[in-house]
Amino acid sequence: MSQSDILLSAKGIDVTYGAKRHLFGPAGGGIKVLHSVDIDIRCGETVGIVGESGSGKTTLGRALLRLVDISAGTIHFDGKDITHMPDAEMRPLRRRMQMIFQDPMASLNPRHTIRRILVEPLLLHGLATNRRDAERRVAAILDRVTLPHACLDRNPHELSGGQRQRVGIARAALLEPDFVLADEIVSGLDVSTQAQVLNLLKELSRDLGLSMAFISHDLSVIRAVCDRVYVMRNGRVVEEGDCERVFAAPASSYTRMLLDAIPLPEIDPHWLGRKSLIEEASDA
Ligand SMILES: Nc1ncnc2c1ncn2[C@@H]1O[C@H](COP(=O)(O)OP(=O)(O)OP(=O)(O)O)[C@@H](O)[C@H]1O
Repeated sequence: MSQSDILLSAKGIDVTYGAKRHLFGPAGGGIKVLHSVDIDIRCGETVGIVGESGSGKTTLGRALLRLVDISAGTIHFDGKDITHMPDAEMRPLRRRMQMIFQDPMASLNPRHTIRRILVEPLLLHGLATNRRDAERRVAAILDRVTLPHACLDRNPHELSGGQRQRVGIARAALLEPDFVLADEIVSGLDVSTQAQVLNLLKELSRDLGLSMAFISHDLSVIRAVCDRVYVMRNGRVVEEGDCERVFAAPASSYTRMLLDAIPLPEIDPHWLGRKSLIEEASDA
């Protein structure tokens, strides 16, 4: 893999929660939850991060976005060393690194309309020249994620779980990111809605040339969307490789155990069609 292909790269990442900061000398104590983790995400690829609960997937994702402190290692984004980059310098990069959350109810302000949730970030980041321009972009993305425009005047709790997740995707996509971290974004949805949301993400990442890290404990979800996969256990990467290879011939006994434990495929390929998305939009 050539260096120029890599958008986001972390080397030797350690994360320790609850370490006490000392005025002089290194921080001490706490619980180390990531142990020398290496991960590379190439331009335009979707990388899965899979592992059982507590294996460190979310912590790794948040470390990549510089949302948790790391105690060792380096992080590079688009060729820049962001490991210790000050907040002011990070700000313009933050727009380019978006996150979609497991529970959109927690990440979408319950008191704001969907219109406000989508329009404000565009104005804040200077991506729209004025409110009219912002509204035009929002209307276009709603069509893209097949959300009815009537949603604009509703609050998050007035939408279905799948619709809320599409608002989260629309909000991230509107900011024209290069990288999106999606953390367990379909685990609260029924299987057909899961497939619709995954399908949409696949299309968007292909059309926008996005790189994605897709965190899930569900191997069938990883297999449906990812090019490569990292398997984590107890804060370490135990296996990494192309999805097809890892699923067909896992090298690690732990991956084999995970594969044996989970019935595949959970997602009926029938649902990975466009028709049901459009039907749902016209029903709403
Ligand atoms: N803010 C925190 N403070 C202290 N410990 C934490 C914190 N967040 C996570 N941990 C611990 O770090 C370890 C890894 O957690 P993490 O959430 O990264 O795992 P995960 O693989 O994403 O789990 P899950 O699939 O259950 O979300 C766990 O032992 C967890 O209890």
